[in-house]
Parts: sequence; structure tokens; C-alpha cells
Amino acid sequence: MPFEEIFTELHEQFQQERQEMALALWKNFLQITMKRILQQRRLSLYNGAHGYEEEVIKKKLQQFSGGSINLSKEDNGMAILTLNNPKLMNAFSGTMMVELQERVTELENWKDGKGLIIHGAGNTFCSGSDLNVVKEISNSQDGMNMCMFMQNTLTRLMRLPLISVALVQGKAFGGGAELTTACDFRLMTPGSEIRFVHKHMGLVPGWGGGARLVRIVGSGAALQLLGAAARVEPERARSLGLSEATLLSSEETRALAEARAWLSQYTEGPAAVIRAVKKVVAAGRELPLEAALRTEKDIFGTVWGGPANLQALVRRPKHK
Ligand SMILES: CCCC(=O)SCCNC(=O)CCNC(=O)[C@H](O)C(C)(C)COP(=O)(O)OP(=O)(O)OC[C@H]1O[C@@H](n2cnc3c(N)ncnc32)[C@H](O)[C@@H]1OP(=O)(O)O
Repeated sequence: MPFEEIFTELHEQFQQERQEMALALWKNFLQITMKRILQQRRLSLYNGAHGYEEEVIKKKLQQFSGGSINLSKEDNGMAILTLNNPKLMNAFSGTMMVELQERVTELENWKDGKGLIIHGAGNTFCSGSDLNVVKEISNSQDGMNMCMFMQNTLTRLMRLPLISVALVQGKAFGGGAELTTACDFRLMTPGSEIRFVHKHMGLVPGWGGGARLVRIVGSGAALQLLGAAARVEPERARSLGLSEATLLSSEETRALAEARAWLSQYTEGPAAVIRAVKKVVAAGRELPLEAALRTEKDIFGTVWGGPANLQALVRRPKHK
């Protein structure tokens, strides 16, 4: 066969293989993207069927900039999420609400994660939504969309397969108090306070904090805290079961170190097992019993005969 023909044949073959490879990559990309979108939809509460217009509210929120939400993921499987708008006591600007959603997506896709600490910059937690933004979106349509946007994000945060802690230094007010309830645990520093100030703003919680608070402290205590917009200091929070522990230090760096040490007692061990623990508890917390039992069975199937299980069977530890 003449050289030119061989060359043409090889060239065509190469082109075809390249096209096939590109198609396979594209298909793979589409599959992964679809899977992520479906996962986000499954974990979210609201979609178009509820009159929720995500793109509309995101565009609106993007108009109100300021501050940031920073995420640092560590090799030990612990992540630190920082609410960073200290000039306004870490109040949520519009762009911070959108960034929180992005960071939650990042955490959903972090397969090695085990624990999460949420804290505020400048030694205070968060004073809720930025009142300048609240004023600008005080009409009903924007308010409902913002409410559904934040409920979707905080519900996804609550359902992350990570054991989460809100480290409350300084003040957690309004939406900031609501955010703490989307975490599995709250730790408070001396002198800090959680306060659902909504009543004084002519509001009720809208980021899901009311419903979650009832589940954490019971309906009577929740009614007292919301009805009086009561200051909840570390001691009262402990006795209500709203806080797990009062840390020794109120100094920013030391408090974060204490929170890490506290959380590490639950995140020690293989990621697959820790994540399974959180998933079992999340199912038990949210689902009716039969559905929770079936979910537990499915999660059990992911660890049974898995590497950590097989290694433990070889070691046969005594649980003294
Ligand atoms: C569904 C969500 C509902 C909501 O979250 S509504 C918002 C609820 N939050 C609030 O109403 C908090 C209002 N702020 C306060 O009560 C006090 O600022 C707070 C947090 C006790 C702190 O008091 P101080 O330590 O004395 O500090 P300060 O008042 O001088 O504040 C420093 C600067 O931060 C500002 N700031 C605090 N919280 C804010 C907010 N949420 N939105 C907008 N700006 C806010 C405050 O205006 C002040 O700014 P500037 O120095 O006067 O320019």
C-alpha cells in the first residue's frame, strides 16, 4: 500500500478514535453534572413547583455585595467555614448567601470530609441578614424567594455527611442564630449569646431556624426563646440542650483550637464510617421510623465487610 494511503487511513482512524474519546468524555461529564443536579434537588426543599425562582433570587442577591464565606478543607477531614464580614458583625450580604450555597455544594462533593466547624471572623458569630439587604428586598416575592433559597442551603448543610459544629463566639443573632441550628452541635465561648431577635424586627425565623429549634429544645422552650426574643447565654443554652459545652477561652484562636479538639473526638477514624454514622443519625432525625430503618439498612450495607470492618475483625479489639 502506498505511503499516502496508509497515512490517510491512520489519520482517519486517529480522528475517529479522538471523536469517540471526546464523546465518551462529554457523556461522562453530562452524567456527573446530572447526578450532582439531581443530588442537590433531592437534598433541597423547594423547586419551581413551589413557585421558587432560584435564578431570579440569585441574580438579585448578587447585587448586594460585601464580605465572603471562606472554606478551608484540611487533610484530617475537618473543614473550617468562616463567615467573614466583620465590619457588620458578619451579617449576611446577598453575595454571602450565594457563596454559602457554593461552599455547601463544595462540601457535598468532598468525599474525604468528616467534620465541619462554622465560625465568624473577628471573634463574633453572625448578626443575621444584612439589614441593608433586608430593606432592599422587603417585597413579598423577593422575601419568599430569599427564604426558600436560605432554607434550601441550610437544609443541605444540615444533611451533609459531616459532623458539624457552630462555634458561637460573641453574638449569634437573627439569621445567625438560625444558622447555628443547622449544625449538629453548638459550642459557646464565655460571654457569647444566641438570640432569636426576629420578634423585635417584626419577623419570625425564615431560614428554617424555628422548625429546627423546636426539635432541639422542644416546643415550650422554643416558644419562650422566640416569644421573648430572649438572650441565651452559655449556661442557659447548656441547660436547654441548645449548646453542648462552654469552652474555656473566648479568645478567637484558642476557642477554635478547643472546638477542633472537641470535634475530633467524633471524627477520629475512617471517613467512610464517620460519614455513615452521620447519615444514620440524619435519617433517624428526619424520616418516619420505617423509612429511617430502611435507610439505616442501606447505609449499613456500605460499611459491612468494608475495609474498616475487615481490619477490626482481624484486630478483634476489646472494648474496655
Ligand atoms: C430571616 C433572617 C432575619 C434576620 O436575620 S434580621 C437581622 C437581625 N439582626 C439584627 O437585627 C442585628 C442588629 N444589630 C445589632 O443588634 C447590633 O449591631 C449587635 C449585633 C448587637 C452588635 O452590637 P455592637 O457590638 O454594639 O456593634 P454595632 O451595633 O456598633 O455594630 C457594628 C456595625 O455593624 C452593623 N451591623 C450589625 N449587625 C448588622 C446587620 N444585621 N445588618 C447590617 N449592619 C449590621 C452596625 O450597624 C454597625 O455599623 P456602623 O458602625 O454603625 O456602620
